[in-house]
Amino acid sequence: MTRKETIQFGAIIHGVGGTTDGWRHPDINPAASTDLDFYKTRAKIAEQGLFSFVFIADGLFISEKSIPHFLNRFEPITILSALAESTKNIGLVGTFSTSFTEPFTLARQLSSLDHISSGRAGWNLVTSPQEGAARNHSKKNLPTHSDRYTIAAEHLKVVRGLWNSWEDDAFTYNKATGEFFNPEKLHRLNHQGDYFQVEGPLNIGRSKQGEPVVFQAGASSTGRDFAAQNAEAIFTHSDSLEEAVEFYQDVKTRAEKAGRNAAEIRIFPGISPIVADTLEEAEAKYTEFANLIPIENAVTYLARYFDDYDLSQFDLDEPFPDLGDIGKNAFQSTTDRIKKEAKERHLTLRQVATEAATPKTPFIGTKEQVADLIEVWFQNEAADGFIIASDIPGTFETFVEQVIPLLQSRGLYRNEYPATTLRGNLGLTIPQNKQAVETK
Ligand SMILES: Cc1cc2nc3c(=O)[nH]c(=O)nc-3n(C[C@H](O)[C@H](O)[C@H](O)COP(=O)(O)O)c2cc1C
Repeated sequence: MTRKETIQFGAIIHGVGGTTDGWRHPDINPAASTDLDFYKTRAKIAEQGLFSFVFIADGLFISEKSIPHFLNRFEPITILSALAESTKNIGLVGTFSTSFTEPFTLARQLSSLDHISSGRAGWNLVTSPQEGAARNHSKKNLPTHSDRYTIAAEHLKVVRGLWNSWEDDAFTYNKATGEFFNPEKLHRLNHQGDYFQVEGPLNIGRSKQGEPVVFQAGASSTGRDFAAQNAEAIFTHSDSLEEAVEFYQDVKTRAEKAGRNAAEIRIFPGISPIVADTLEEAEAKYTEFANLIPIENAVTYLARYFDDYDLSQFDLDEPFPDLGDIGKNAFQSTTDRIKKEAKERHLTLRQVATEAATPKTPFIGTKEQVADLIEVWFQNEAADGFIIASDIPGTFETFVEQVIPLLQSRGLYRNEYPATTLRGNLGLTIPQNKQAVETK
């Protein structure tokens, strides 16, 4: 099978990275997570590689057990606004929670970013998995996993409604008559729901791409339904081709069932490719990096998914302990996956912690080997593209310098940006202004 569309890439910019001890690598700046130049440089390299977007993950709670990047990092809208100024074509996607933001404020912030960047903003919608986030937002408890998705659906409906407060030609700016806007093209939302009551209108109009692109990350059955019904792009995690194909097909089937055109949803597994002149060299880079992480820290990292449960009480070399429902209200899809893998593959706690703290990517080897695997995943509809995370120094640059030209030469990747907006570069259409349509 040959697909007619081409592969898309996004780049997660993650400061010192997603591990407990990567910051100790001699070539990593330990202050990278709050270093504007680090973010600018990464975004520029991604833009040279014609990536569709940069991606900022985020969280709303830390403790002494959090990984270094989480302890001291930028808030997404702020860093993306700065990157809007230092880049030209690349999309700017930030993670924001529907459990702990006001739809009015978030709609404004994202819309402002969309205007500042001339149509390049995206929202990675998350429901927030950490109990402590509630305590940082004047709430006693995190809503339950299913309630979080119910809240998310209403939140998103309000945000999208607010984004359509103004029709595209509403601002007439007629100096002669004194008409600044045409009142018939202004739409007040008047939303009265279970969780939000929002009158509107929003105090900013639609952007060049209509509205920011909505991404979603969350992979439980409820999360998949939510994505299928609402998301335009999905950030996911898959360990194998089979798992990725299953996710891709499942979400696209759910989308069709929900009455959507599944071809308009882009699915992006996150991968961390390691490219070198030989497979052995690439393996050595991985091993050098993995060896930075003491097993105690790997166990602490793993515990994060289980509400920071004290896993150090268990023997490292015994079979992975039965943790019951611990973590079920937090990272549900992730804890389910970890428990399933541990059981099926008879893994010990040491093995599970090591794999979680430094997952070994299948995208490792020469540029040809990595490009081949990317091609296989793409052609088998395991992915529409990939979000590249590169914690190991130099791996991002090597990927852009070596793998991108190879994919171009195979006709699998673009030679220039097809558009100036994120929506355009993802091949997504500009949504109609639903509020305008409904009142006509
Ligand atoms: C690939 C992936 C990336 C995620 N990134 C974030 C993030 O940056 N910030 C966040 O608060 N939650 C993030 N999440 C958590 C989800 O938004 C969600 O709260 C959690 O996975 C529980 O939902 P689920 O069981 O449906 O997956 C991510 C989840 C996945 C699977």
